[in-house]
Order: sequence, then structure tokens, then C-alpha cells
Amino acid sequence: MDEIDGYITPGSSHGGNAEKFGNEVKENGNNDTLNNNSDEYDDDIDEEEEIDEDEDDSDEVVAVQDGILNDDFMEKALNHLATTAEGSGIAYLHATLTALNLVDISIISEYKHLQKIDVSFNKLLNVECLSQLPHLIHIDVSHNELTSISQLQNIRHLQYLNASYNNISSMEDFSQNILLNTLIMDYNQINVITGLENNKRLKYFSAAHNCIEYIEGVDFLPIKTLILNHNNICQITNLDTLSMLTSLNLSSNNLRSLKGLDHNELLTILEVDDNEIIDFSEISRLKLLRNLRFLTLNRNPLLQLPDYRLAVIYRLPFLTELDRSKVTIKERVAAENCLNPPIGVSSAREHAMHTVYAVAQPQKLLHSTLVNSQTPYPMLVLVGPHASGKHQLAMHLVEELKDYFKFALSHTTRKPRDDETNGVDYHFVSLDEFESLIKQGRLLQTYEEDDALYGLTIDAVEDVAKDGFACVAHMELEGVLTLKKTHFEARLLLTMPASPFAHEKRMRDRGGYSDESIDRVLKRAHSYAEYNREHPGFFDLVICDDELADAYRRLRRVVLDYLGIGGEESPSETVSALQPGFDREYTWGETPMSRNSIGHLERESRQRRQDMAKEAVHGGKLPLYDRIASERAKTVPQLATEQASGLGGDDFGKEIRVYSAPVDNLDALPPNSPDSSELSSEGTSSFGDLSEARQSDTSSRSDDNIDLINNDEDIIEKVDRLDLYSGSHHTMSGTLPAPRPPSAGRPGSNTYPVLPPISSPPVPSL
Ligand SMILES: Nc1ncnc2c1ncn2[C@@H]1O[C@H](COP(=O)(O)OP(=O)(O)OP(=O)(O)O)[C@@H](O)[C@H]1O
Repeated sequence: MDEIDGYITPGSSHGGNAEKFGNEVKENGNNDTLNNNSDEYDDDIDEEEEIDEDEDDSDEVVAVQDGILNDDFMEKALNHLATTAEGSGIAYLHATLTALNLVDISIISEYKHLQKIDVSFNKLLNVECLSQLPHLIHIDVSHNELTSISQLQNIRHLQYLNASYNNISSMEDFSQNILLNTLIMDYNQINVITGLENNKRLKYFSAAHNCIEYIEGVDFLPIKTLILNHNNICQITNLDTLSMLTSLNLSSNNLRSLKGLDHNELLTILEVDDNEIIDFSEISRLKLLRNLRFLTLNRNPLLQLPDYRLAVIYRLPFLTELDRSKVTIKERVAAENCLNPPIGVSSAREHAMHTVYAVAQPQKLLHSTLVNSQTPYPMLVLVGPHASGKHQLAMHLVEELKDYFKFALSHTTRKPRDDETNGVDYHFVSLDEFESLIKQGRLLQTYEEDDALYGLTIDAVEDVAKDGFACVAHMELEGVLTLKKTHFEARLLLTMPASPFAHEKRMRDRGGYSDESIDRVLKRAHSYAEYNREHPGFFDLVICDDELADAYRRLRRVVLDYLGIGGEESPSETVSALQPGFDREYTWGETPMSRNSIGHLERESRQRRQDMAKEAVHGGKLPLYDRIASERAKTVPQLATEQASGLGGDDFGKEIRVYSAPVDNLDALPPNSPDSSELSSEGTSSFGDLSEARQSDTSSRSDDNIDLINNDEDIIEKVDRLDLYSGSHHTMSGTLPAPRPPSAGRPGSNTYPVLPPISSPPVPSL
């Protein structure tokens, strides 16, 4: 039995009390003789209700002979003694005549005061007699043999009508029943929903198990519950105007899509079991329905998809029940971790996957593993959002400095653009090929965007390393986070346009971007800016320039400084390019990227060092710099020699070539390079520590000698430069890579910076 707006359906049984009151109120209409004392009425009614409850179940239902309703039965069927609709007297207002095999109930027309009648589960062919009962509010004629209910059209006060389980093939015109709020027409043969246009109070409409093909005829009605399960509906139509709709049942139809519910913001319950929904994108359509709490999708093809439940819970975070089972907190967390893992979780997962596949393969010594335990293989990675120009920057750099760098080509499953060449821009491969690379453990990291996969193989790095070159790659943040978990210690340069406007313009100029994808990329760009703010020091350097040419100029300058060879730019420009975003306001977020690059601890540290430097200049002690000056750090050739002679402690040198830059060649630097003569054999700048490059102008100018410092500002500026990137130090008379504590990630890493591998280093013509 269903309860609808306080009504019990179908066939609520209240028969049996008429006997008790039969003598007093023989006939429903004959109530004038009743004592009109209201207290007595109240007592009577209370008593009646008590008896109702007591005797309800015990009453025997005896079939009426010939199916014709007579007064005896009517007496038994009457109940609910109360004030009549006119208010002039008391009468039985309800009659319950269920399951009596009735075929003729014409006698009922004499009971004029009836307000509620239940003649369900009979054999009625027509209910014309009911049209003579003007006060009827509630009619249940379900489970009969009616082919039409047109006779009920003129019952003006009708609020509830249940005509389900009959043989009705068309809906009648209900425009006279203006008070109708519940209409149940289930299990008939209705094809089209009609006749409801004027039912501006209709809140509950059910026409389940019919032959309806289109949802129509319900526009602008205040329907809260619409039940149309088991019909032939193929799409959700004409529900836009049902602004009050809270519950919709469209189970067992032929729906392939859930499109058409965008405007039903109050929808709380949606049942679409047994349809043809195959895609999670259909679930995503429900995202805007923030009140949706109960959803049933049982027996849709969608359920076969992996992680079905988590995928739905992830897409509809407001659901409390899915497929009639409660959504637990655990499931919510699992859904987030599965489908939108925090960037750290996904990169750890990726790394774990690639590592597992990799260790399953035969192991061999790689060119790109360490020269010794203290020298990481030099790798420069340009990081940034889509269309930030990383690819072009990297290609230019490799082209110009081809004796130092080579490009490590990623594999991708995306299709090549017109101007792209396989083997030059990417290794363009099929999805199968890409998956096979993963399974062979060849990939260091992977990244997915727009249904395309990207990944850098260990072979791509090896190809570069075996020829003695440093490697340049470009990738998105997710890829970098995975890469950082490997043994590589890449230097990371965040490159992106300085403003969203320039970024958008770049995409529009390139073409091929939809508005939606531009929005998505810009959002991602913001998340880069945010990541940089929240992880100061993660990126070794930030290059923000609206013009790609400017960005390249900065990048080139930085790299030349790493290499210890100069360009035409002035030292001051070099410094500004080296300091992440120091020389310009970054316009992506409220806080300029640079501001957070140095936290308060670093600032305090810097202050202490400045104080110490001042003290030293004025004749005090300066233990730190004393120590640095006395400790002449070893160059890579020295280290290599030591290792070859067994002093170095690690014998990787036997197997793998030592990447080193003969210092002699620095003499061959172009005349306009900044004072190459000043770079002593120990004083070359290093690639292994990008941060040192930012100090190269310090090392390349003779006036950087601490002896010549003659005012506090100079000191502060120079100590600033020393301190901005802790972990590497220079003496003022030259660049001296000082020992640094091993990084936590890998023993010995970063202890000694290494120059880019230059086997026979010619000087680039810059
Ligand atoms: N192995 C990788 N790991 C992670 N991200 C990668 C990898 N290879 C390429 N990407 C990145 O995937 C994104 C899409 O590649 P695509 O070649 O379309 O870039 P793009 O639009 O030309 O971007 P840009 O102009 O910044 O180079 C780029 O941001 C690119 O850097």
C-alpha cells in the first residue's frame, strides 16, 4: 500500500462500522434527526474511530450476490461519521466497498454526502453513479474493468482519483476537476498524456505501466511527483517547466540520456532503473541538480563499467543513496581518491605503477644514472600549462645550444598537428603501443590530457645521455611530480605567459581551441600559479613573459649562465631573469609569485647572513665564509680522476663516462662574454645547481671581490645574491661549489654540482 499525501492507496479498508451506527444513521443522507450537540458528536466520532481500529481486520468480506450492491452491504461499507460538506448535519462520509465482486453500484448515488469512496478490486464496467455525488473528494476505482472515467469529469471537488488497473485507453478531460491534486492512472493502456492543462493543483501524477512514448501535457503544472515508469519513453522532454518537481520515476523506459532535467532544481529523487544509460557523461548531466539525494540506476549498461559506484558518487557528491543503498563516507573518500586524486596521490600512484613494471624487467646500468653517487645526471625540465610555449622554448634552446643539450622526446597518443613531425616533436604512437611501453616498464612518468597520453621513456633520456648531452624536456606539473619520484633530479623552470589575457590570445592565435578548452587551460594556469605560491622553492626558476621571444631571451640567459658562458645582456638583466618573478608582478593571482618565494625563515636567515657579512667587512669574524673560502671545492674532472684512481669511493666511473667540461675551452668564449678570464678552473658555474647560475654575474665581475665592498648596500645586495638559494655558495673571488648535505631523496645527490656534459665543447656562436 502506498501513502500519497495522507491517502492510503490502493483499497484502504474501513468497512464494518456501519452495523454499529446502522440504526442511528440508517441512511447517509438522513442525518437531520441526529442530536446536534457537538460534544456528543465528538464522543461518537472518537468511539467510532476506536471501533474502526478494533473491528477492521475481523470483518468478514462476503461477496455480494450477483455483484449488485444493496443497502445491507452499503450499511456495512459506510464509515467516518462527521459533519456534512454543507455543515448542516452529520453523516457517514466514507464508503469502502473493496473486493466484493461488484458489477453494479448504482445504489450508491443515494448517499449524497459521501466524500470518499473506495470501490477498488471489483468488476465495475462503469462508475456513472459516482457523478451524482457532488461532494466526492476522494475516489478509488482501481482494479476494475473500466474503459473510461469520463463520468467523473463533473465532480468539482475531486482531489484524489485512483483509476489504476483498468482498461482505460485515453486520458479524459480533467479540466472540470480543478481541485485535483492526485491522479493515478497506472496499469492502463494510455498512449498520450492529455487533459491536465487546467489542473493547476495537480501535485502527484502517476501513469506507470502504460504505453506513453513522450512526456507531454504537463507543462507549468505544480507536479511534485511524476511517475512514468514502464512506458516507452525514449527521452526526457517537456519537464523544463515543472519547477516543483521533486521526485521522478522513469524506470523501465528506453532512455539513453538523462538530458532534459537541467531546470528541475528541486529534484530529490530520480529513479531510472532498467534503461539504456551507458555513459558516465549522462550522470554528469545531473551535476547541477544540487538537491538530488536518491538515484537509482539498476540494470543500466552503465553498471558494467569499472568503478561504477565510485564514478557516480564522485560525479554527484550530494547523493545520499545510490541504487537504494546508502552512500558512505568511506565511499566518498574512495571516489575522490579514485577519480580526482590530489596531485600528490596520483603522482605517487603513477610512480608506483611504473616502478613495478620497471623492476620486473632485466636491470642494466644506465648512462643516465649517476656518474658517481654525488652527481645527478643534468636534466632541465620546462614546466607549465598547455600552450605556455614550453615546447617551442625547449626546441629553440636545444637548437641553439646543440653542443650541450639534446631534447628528450616524449611519447604521446595524441595526433600530430600540421607542423609537427614524428621523432622531432614527439614519438607519436597508438594507444596500444603506449600501453605496451607502460607494461614493459619503459616509462618514467605519464600524463593524461584530453584523452591523450604523454610519457617520457627512460630510453628517451638514455638516447641523450649516451651521447654525453644534458637533457631538456617539457611537461605538465603532474608529470613532473612523478618524475621527481625517480632518481632523476631535474631542474624545473616554470614558464608561462605573464597574464591570462596573453595566454588566451596565444591559444586563439594558434587556433583549434574551443572556448571551453581555453577556459580549462586558463584554470590550470591559475593552479600552477597557486602551486608555486604554496610550494616556494619547488620550481628552480619562474619565467613569466607574455612574449615568447622575451621568455626565450630570459631562458637563454639563464642557461648560458649555468654553462658559464655569457651573452650580450648586462649582468643586471641576468640577475632579474634569475630571480623568480622578482622584476615583475605576476598577474595570475592576487599574490605575485615572487612574494612567497622567500618565506620568513629564509628572510631571517638572510638577515643573519647580512649581519655576519657586515661584521666580517668591518673586521669581525665570519665563520661561514671563512670556511667556504678555505674549502676549495673539487671540480668534476678532479672528482673523476679521484674516482678513477680509487679515491672517489664509487666505481661507477668505470662503466659510465664522466661528464665534464674542460675548463680550457672557456678561454675560447667570445670576447663579449662576461669576463671569461675571471672564471678560474674551480670557478666555473654549474648546471647541476641552477641556483648557482643566478649568482654567476657575481662571480664574473671583478668588483664582486669582497675586499672591494665599501658600503652596506653593496654588502646587502651581494649577500642577498649569495643567500637566495641556500645550498650553494660562492666565494666572492670566484664560483666555488661548496659541499652540500646529501638530499634526502638519494644518498649523495647534489653534493657536487656537475657541469653539463661537453665531450668536445665548441663555443656556441651566440
Ligand atoms: N611526458 C610528459 N609528461 C607530462 N606532460 C607532458 C609530457 N609530454 C608533454 N607534456 C605536456 O602535455 C601538454 C600537451 O602537449 P602539447 O604538445 O599539446 O603542448 P602544447 O600545447 O604545444 O604546449 P606548450 O605550447 O606549452 O608546449 C603540454 O603542456 C606538454 O608540455
